[in-house]
Amino acid sequence: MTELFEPTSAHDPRLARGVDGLLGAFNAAGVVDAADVRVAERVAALAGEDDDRVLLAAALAVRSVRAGSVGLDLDALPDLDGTGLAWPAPEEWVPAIEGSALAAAEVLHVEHDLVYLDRYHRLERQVADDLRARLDHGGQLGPPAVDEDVLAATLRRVGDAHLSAEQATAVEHAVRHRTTVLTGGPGTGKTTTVARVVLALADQFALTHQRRMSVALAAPTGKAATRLEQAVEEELRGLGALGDGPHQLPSPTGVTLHRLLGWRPDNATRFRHDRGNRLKYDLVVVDEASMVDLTMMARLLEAVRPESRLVLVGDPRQLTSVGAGAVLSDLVAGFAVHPDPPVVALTENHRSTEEIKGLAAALRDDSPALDETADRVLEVLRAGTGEVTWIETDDPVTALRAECTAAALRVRAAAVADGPEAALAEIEGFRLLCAHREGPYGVRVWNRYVEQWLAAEIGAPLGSAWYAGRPLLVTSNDYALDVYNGETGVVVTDPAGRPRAWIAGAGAPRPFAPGRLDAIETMHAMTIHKSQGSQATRIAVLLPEEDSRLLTRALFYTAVTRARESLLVVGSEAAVRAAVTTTAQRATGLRHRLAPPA
Ligand SMILES: Nc1ncnc2c1ncn2[C@@H]1O[C@H](COP(=O)(O)OP(=O)(O)OP(=O)(O)O)[C@@H](O)[C@H]1O
Repeated sequence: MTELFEPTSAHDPRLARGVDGLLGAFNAAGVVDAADVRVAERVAALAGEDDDRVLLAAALAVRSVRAGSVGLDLDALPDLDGTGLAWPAPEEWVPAIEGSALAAAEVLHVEHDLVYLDRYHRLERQVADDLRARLDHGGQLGPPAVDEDVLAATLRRVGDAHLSAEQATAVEHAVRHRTTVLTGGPGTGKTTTVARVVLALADQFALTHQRRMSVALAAPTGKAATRLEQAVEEELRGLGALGDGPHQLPSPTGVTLHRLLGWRPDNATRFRHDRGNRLKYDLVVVDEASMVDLTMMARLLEAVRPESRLVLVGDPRQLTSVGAGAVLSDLVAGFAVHPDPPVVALTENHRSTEEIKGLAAALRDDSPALDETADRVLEVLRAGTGEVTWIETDDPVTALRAECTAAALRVRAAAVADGPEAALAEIEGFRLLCAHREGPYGVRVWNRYVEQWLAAEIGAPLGSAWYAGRPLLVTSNDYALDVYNGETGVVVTDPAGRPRAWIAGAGAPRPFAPGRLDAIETMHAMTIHKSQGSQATRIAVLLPEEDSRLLTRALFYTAVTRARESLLVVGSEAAVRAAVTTTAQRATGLRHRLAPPA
């Protein structure tokens, strides 16, 4: 649950008018807001429910979903100190919900100590059932046939110095199983391994089929899909595996999950491909799986044919999906004691520098002694010799002005003198990450600051919103323009003096007239949420105040691991401590559903 809100006045839109009883009291205290109350009232009216305590549970379940949980965790209710209210006693509340008209009408379900709305209960059960069915090899299907000689030959072919033992184990797992969950932090070689999995499976496939194996490379965002496509293509080319030959593959194509499943203009949560119209691919790879929410995972699992291979790839320690659920970390936790778990973990970082690896490792510590972990993280931050720097301050403007201005000037100079490719390369050199969108530590304010500093440095106003060197971030998919959420760009003025937005997607960057792009933002600063799946040579992380509700370990870890070569952390010790010691878990039941009964 998120914290309580404080109504600003009697007209605060979060207050529901004309509601009394428990719901009215909990609304007035800022525990549930007007939207939660209205949904609860509506479903209660339909089911003939009149128990106030059950209505409260329904409103809280709606609220929980909005905060990313799949249901209401009755063991983690918000503190009511100072509100004059008390929670209903659990020994009466739970039976009241279980025996309610809303439960009889299957609007609410109580399971695994969670109160679910029906939709999320169904989705979670479906994901667990589909995954278990896949692990059982679909019952009658049996495990996939493996030609050991061919597997050994493939492993020899791809097993050069560029394939570590743990990566080879992952390749072998993917050949022997229909479902593989490949986890690992940044730089652990997930993409490197995926390319070899594709090759190893294609070699097996060629033995029994007259056609080539069909492969879908997918990701939640367009940017991540493009990156996966490019990285796998590069690896396959390096292995001599692209082409028309008998042991070769066509160039893979990366697609968003929405596009893979067949996006429908009439329905945001249903797709063309489902249980009745399965995907035709023999292998489906999904990268950045930590960003996949419960709804999307349910749609994916129902659309993949039971006999097809599925490889989910991601880092379970990164931020969870925007939508409800924590599917990837639930898979890791739920299958931890499975006799033949689908999860294969890569642990060795082959990319980052030692200090960044050290900081990421400190943040990965699962010890329950949170304060000790915070001490260690602070120690690593303080010991930094340049790859990792910490400016301990509550005056971030002074700390960041020079560096942000220099970075913006470099992009501007490249845009003016050298053209889009050079300017885009500069954008990859430095990125300022903020936790928030709004407020003094938010992206909006910091974008404005950098623009002011840039103008001061140039000695002239930037003029148009489409000034040369303005870094851009695409914020939603535009299938018609072939421009995708998460892609970056830059404004460059063409020889006729017109501004053009150059967007870096798959292939070479492409120019667009600004008016054609509607979902676009300035990217001198970027939210940590949006930075998932991307990296920059140097990252500056601006930590918010320690009481920020966004400040969690996953957020800090995600920010830190975006850095390829060097990292600057700006914030107070209290903020670092708050981040490390806040390991907020979303309330989900999937991990319990996947774990075998004790
Ligand atoms: N076994 C290996 N030995 C040496 N270098 C490796 C090995 N595996 C991967 N690398 C290199 O490490 C870097 C990171 O690999 P890769 O991109 O596959 O990791 P990743 O886990 O997909 O990273 P991210 O998710 O952060 O993009 C690449 O430059 C890759 O060539």
